[in-house]
Amino acid sequence: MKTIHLGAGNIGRGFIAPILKQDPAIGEIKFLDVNPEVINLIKTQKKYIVKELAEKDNEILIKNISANLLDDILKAKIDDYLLDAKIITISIGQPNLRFLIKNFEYISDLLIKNNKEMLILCCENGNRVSSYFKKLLIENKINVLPFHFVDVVVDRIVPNQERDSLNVQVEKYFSWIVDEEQWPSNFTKIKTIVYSKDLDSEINKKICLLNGVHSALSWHRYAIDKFQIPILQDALKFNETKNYFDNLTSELVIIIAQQYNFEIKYLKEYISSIWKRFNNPKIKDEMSRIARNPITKMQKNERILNPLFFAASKGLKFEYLSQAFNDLLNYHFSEDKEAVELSNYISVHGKLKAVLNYVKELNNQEIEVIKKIIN
Ligand SMILES: NC(=O)c1ccc[n+]([C@@H]2O[C@H](COP(=O)([O-])OP(=O)(O)OC[C@H]3O[C@@H](n4cnc5c(N)ncnc54)[C@H](O)[C@@H]3O)[C@@H](O)[C@H]2O)c1
Ligand SMILES: O=P(O)(O)OC[C@@H](O)[C@@H](O)[C@H](O)[C@H](O)CO
Repeated sequence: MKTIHLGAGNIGRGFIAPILKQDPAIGEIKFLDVNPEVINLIKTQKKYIVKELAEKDNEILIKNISANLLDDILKAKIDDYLLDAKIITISIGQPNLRFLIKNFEYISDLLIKNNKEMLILCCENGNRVSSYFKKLLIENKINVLPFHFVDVVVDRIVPNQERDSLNVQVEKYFSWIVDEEQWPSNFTKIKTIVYSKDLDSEINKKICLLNGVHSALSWHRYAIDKFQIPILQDALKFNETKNYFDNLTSELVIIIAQQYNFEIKYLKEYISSIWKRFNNPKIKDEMSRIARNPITKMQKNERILNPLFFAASKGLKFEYLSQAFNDLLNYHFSEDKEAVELSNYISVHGKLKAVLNYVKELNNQEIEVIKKIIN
């Protein structure tokens, strides 16, 4: 089976491709990206190595791959491939999905003309991002009939890589879970994916406990030293930062257990595994990667405000989540476009107006909570 992956970056090359390739039914993978350098490298080298970093490293050769620039879709250069492919996976960062509208209009027309259909899996960190992408296409008047949108939760830490090589270093751990009910019966299941009937719990467990804590740690460290210690694994050696991790996760475990019906003991074990993964001595994860895109991450269905509002509504403690939200608002890193936009807005209008401007669909109760926690 041919597939297409949009976004030939860390997660595309280091997670999606090797996991798809573990299923013998998967044939060629075509990468599409807006970055000509990575596309040219794939075109010339036609293979690369994924190195899993663990006590004993493991190398996986990825071959039978091809690549095109994203806009080759609009130039009708890959029509035949699009008509053969059954699945499009995407990992370009949720804020970039809006740039794909024209391409999906083209793909939709092509599939309709040829009476074909296709699965779309947005492998992004966020809440039901494939469904969000469907909504975005519909709002832009794209006919989504030929597409089946399947929500997913993906988990593997893939740090930023050397820019001049296709090879990727990743942690050994991975998990890829999809919504079983959205997977159409006429599409063969991929063997290396897990199918769940309760995806919302899985998404929020991972987004709040792993990504939420990850981002909170990075914004916290920015508040302390503006990333003078740029690597997470080095920052975690400080007792102060370990204490922050412990306090934040103790608070979150109680919230997530109640919100998504998990056993506390199970979540505590999950947190221990996350601490080990964050401390993998072979991985050098840049804090600026983990902290990226604060406007995307401050939304109410995202990693901080979702558990914070739940805690506020149930009378649970949310002291460290409040601190995380304040650290987010104070995150002014000049190389992050969203951080710059947010901090510019805050410097003119103040924090409360910034939250009201950027966080979509806040109700009155939530606004009152925000007023209390902003400092
Ligand atoms: N890295 C991880 O540990 C990890 C783990 C799980 C999920 N994710 C998800 O994957 C996303 C991407 O993360 P990453 O670490 O791979 O980032 P990355 O920057 O390494 O890769 C993103 C790629 O997308 C490309 N891109 C950007 N805009 C595009 C567009 N409009 N069309 C086509 N390609 C475009 C970029 O050129 C880049 O090659 C994250 O935002 C997150 O949602 C990442
Ligand atoms: O990719 P983001 O920006 O949503 O979040 C940064 C990290 O928390 C994230 O990439 C993790 O490394 C990954 O989600 C682990 O599965």
